[in-house]
Amino acid sequence: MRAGRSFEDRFPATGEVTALVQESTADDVDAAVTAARKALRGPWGRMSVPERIAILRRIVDEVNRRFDDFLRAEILDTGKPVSLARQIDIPRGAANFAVFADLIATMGTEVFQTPTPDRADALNYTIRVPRGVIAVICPWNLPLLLMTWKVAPALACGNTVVVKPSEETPATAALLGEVMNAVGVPPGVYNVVHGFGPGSAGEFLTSHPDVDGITFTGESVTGEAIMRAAATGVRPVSLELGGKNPGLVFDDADLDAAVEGLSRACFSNTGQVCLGTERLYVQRGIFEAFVERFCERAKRFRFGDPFSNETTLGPLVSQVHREKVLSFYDMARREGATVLVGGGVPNVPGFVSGYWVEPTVWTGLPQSSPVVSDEIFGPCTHVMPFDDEDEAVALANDTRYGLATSIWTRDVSRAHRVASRIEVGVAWINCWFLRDLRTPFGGAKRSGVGREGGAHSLEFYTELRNICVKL
Ligand SMILES: NC(=O)c1ccc[n+]([C@@H]2O[C@H](COP(=O)([O-])OP(=O)(O)OC[C@H]3O[C@@H](n4cnc5c(N)ncnc54)[C@H](O)[C@@H]3O)[C@@H](O)[C@H]2O)c1
Ligand SMILES: N/C(=C\C=C\C=O)C(=O)O
Repeated sequence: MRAGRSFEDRFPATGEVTALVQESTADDVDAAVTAARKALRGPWGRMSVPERIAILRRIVDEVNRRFDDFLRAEILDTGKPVSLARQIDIPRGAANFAVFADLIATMGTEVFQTPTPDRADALNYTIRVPRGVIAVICPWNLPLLLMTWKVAPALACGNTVVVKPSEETPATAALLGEVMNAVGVPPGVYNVVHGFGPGSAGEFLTSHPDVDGITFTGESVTGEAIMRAAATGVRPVSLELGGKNPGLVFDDADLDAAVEGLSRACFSNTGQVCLGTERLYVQRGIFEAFVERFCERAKRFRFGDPFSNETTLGPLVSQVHREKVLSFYDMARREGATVLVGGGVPNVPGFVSGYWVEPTVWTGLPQSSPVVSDEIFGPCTHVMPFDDEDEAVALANDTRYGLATSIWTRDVSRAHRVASRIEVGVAWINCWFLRDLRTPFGGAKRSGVGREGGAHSLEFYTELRNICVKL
């Protein structure tokens, strides 16, 4: 077992070290879980729903009051453009708490009137109780958004949490701790440990016997490891995992909308979005027209200082991830792909040490290529023609993943028909990443276990208890 040591946090646009982070030891993780357990038995566990709602709303206000602090922290950790973090990441850090405060304010349960042999009848009613101490393990692509997507419902339902942010992006989880203290969340309710996965804080947390449930967002292979750890002690898991999401463009689509929407789906956050599109299927009649316009749009992204409003594409999160993405760029070339756009490394004056790659579009590879079947998690996509609806559906479903899709067509019947046939958790029609936080969010197949969002989150963050009373 490693004694606690520090690790470097780097700014992906320059590679500069921005912080040294203390790696949590097994003892640190044990102390966090113990504090979380103790808090359940303290004021937090005795708090009424209205009191919890009031605290959640104070968290919303404090995150918004410290908006610029979260903005700076998130950009230094991820390198994402300020325009993106300001529009998506930080607002969702507050919105996630607001939506679950609203939810628990109105949630009800069920009751049954049960006839009895002596005709005295009985009532069967259900109550929801907190699951207990929840381990929250998060990825590096949308650090605040994805961490609060789990912490908000967990706290709303009366649980306590131990959060392990990604080693790449520790800052906003720590900053949220300052918010919790400022708004009066009792000690031990929100705990943060830092470190890596195997042999570090991640593994210490998922294997800790006093953790009652594990909610995880990350790669599918990591999800398998966490499921194995959760099996000891029979702990439930909620898993939001990887994807290789298809986009389908039919020949009657609004081309402007499809090009703009899919350029976001393929390149936003430098392709580091689980819901992003890495496989494009375009009906043959418009294939050339779409590809020409889509590639022109891909060339218009501007690299640069992530803190500049002019920048529309940032670096990848780390040198290691950049090497992974570039290995797929090399593989595509070796396998004979036609590189329609990009395929290399841009020169970014003033930021030459950043983890940059070009937005890239390929065609000409078979479905069986790892470039078309494996998740790359970069600003790249492979485009392929199809002839008819059945072929499009078959191509889209030819994957072991099942997270998201977007379908572009003006034919309403076809849109709904195709959406119901794609084996995913989330299907968008003529849009992408349009989120209603009350809807079920999650993946099918290797893309996840369970759904979170709105009332669906209650299934993981509470236990149901049925009480029968004879009248
Ligand atoms: N489905 C979704 O909603 C969603 C959202 C965002 C990202 N993702 C996925 O996340 C991946 C990118 O994020 P990443 O590289 O941080 O994923 P990752 O699986 O490498 O790491 C995620 C987190 O798990 C921790 N971890 C790693 N191994 C562990 C282990 N054995 N035990 C406990 N913890 C462990 C890491 O330290 C990190 O905090 C992509 O596959 C992407 O598709 C999915
Ligand atoms: N879970 C969510 C987004 C996931 C993005 C993946 O990178 C969300 O919008 O709630």
